[in-house]
Amino acid sequence: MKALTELVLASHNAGKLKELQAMLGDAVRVRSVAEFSTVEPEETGLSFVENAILKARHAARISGLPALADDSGLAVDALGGAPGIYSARYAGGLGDAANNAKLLEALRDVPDAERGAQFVCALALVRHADDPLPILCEGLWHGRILFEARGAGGFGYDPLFWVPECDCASAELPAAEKNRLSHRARAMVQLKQRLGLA
Ligand SMILES: O=c1nc[nH]c2c1ncn2[C@H]1C[C@H](O)[C@@H](COP(=O)(O)OP(=O)(O)OP(=O)(O)O)O1
Ligand SMILES: [Mg+2]
Repeated sequence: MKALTELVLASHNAGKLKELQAMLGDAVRVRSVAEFSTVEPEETGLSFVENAILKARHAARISGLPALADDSGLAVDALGGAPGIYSARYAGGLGDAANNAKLLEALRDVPDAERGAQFVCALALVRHADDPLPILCEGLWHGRILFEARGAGGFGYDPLFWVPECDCASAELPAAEKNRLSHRARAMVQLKQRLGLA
């Protein structure tokens, strides 16, 4: 594929945008989808990959540029993989604090050994809105759900996600450390390889 010099990041999540930008470095010029529209596409897919493709196509369509989207979420073992693709909407679209409170309540009686979970990230890059061959990369990050929030970094479910390899919550990690270990980091390593940016 033609060398990529500029792309639109198809996300309205400030935390995610910051991480994706840091991981991409200055190899490509990054534009925000908010420059073109504040209307978010409905995430109607049944998988992370489908939603990532849908968001990337939407951004490519309104910007006329190649677009990279991230669809991600938290899959909790004791909840059969919920909230999964519905992570952002888990508490009815009321935001991170409400989502975290609902998750703690759902797991109130679940013992530590059964609180396994994974963050999932699907990245989709389309060269144009109707690209028949999107570049797709996925990453997982295994951890556990804490009994109470810890740390002030990151975003979303980070204060509830225990990272065994660091012995701390994801929200307690320095940004650079999270960006080295996370589901998003793992997907991004693959994407950069595919794009010849690594
Ligand atoms: O590293 C993470 N640390 C903590 N929480 C995270 C992470 N990665 C995803 N998450 C959570 C946040 C949100 O509840 C859902 C993503 O939902 P997702 O639809 O992909 O993103 P979003 O609606 O916030 O922004 P957008 O769709 O515009 O990219 O998973
Ligand atoms: Mg979303």
